[in-house]
Amino acid sequence: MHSVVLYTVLNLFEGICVQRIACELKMAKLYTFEEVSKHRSIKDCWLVIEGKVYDVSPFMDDHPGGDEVLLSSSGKDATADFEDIGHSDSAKEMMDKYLIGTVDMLTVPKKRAFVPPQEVVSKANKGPDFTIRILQFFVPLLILGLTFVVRSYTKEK
Ligand code: HEM
Repeated sequence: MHSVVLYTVLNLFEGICVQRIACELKMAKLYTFEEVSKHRSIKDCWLVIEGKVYDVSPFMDDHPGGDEVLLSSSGKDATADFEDIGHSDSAKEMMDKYLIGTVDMLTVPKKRAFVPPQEVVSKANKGPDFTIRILQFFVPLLILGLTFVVRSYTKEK
């Protein structure tokens, strides 16, 4: 019974607590997300992948995907970016070389679904529809006007 309770509690706090305990035992340095985000340049670039912090500064020039992708993955949780590429096992093994610690997951901003700015949405909806409506209204008027002008001109003659 006790072990079931202990197992449940451990599962509940898995990740955050295990990470904190490891850091308390000086097994890994614990960084806040704010600290990690200070390192966002070509010469000094840190990444957060699966709760771990990597200083990839020495790897910038040699990264097969280029330095710009690494830089654009800094300052956020880069786990999805890293996984979406489908990095090989040898790439994953290589990561240990750049591991400098873990990030306090409580300080990492939650992921938000992309919501396009309201302005863009309303512009997109208005764009072509609006122009077509204007044309539908004015073109018949224009034709009618032209007909009258031509008629009155030919009558006078
Ligand atoms: C410590 C972190 C990283 C390491 C050690 C690493 C390593 C590598 C390696 C060895 C490759 C060659 C292909 C392979 O073996 O899979 C590669 C390719 C690539 N990586 Fe990374 N990478 C890291 C992080 C990232 C991140 C965060 C991104 C962001 C999107 C990224 C994007 C790419 C891209 C676009 C390629 C080229 C894929 C291709 O052309 O097929 N990498 N990386």
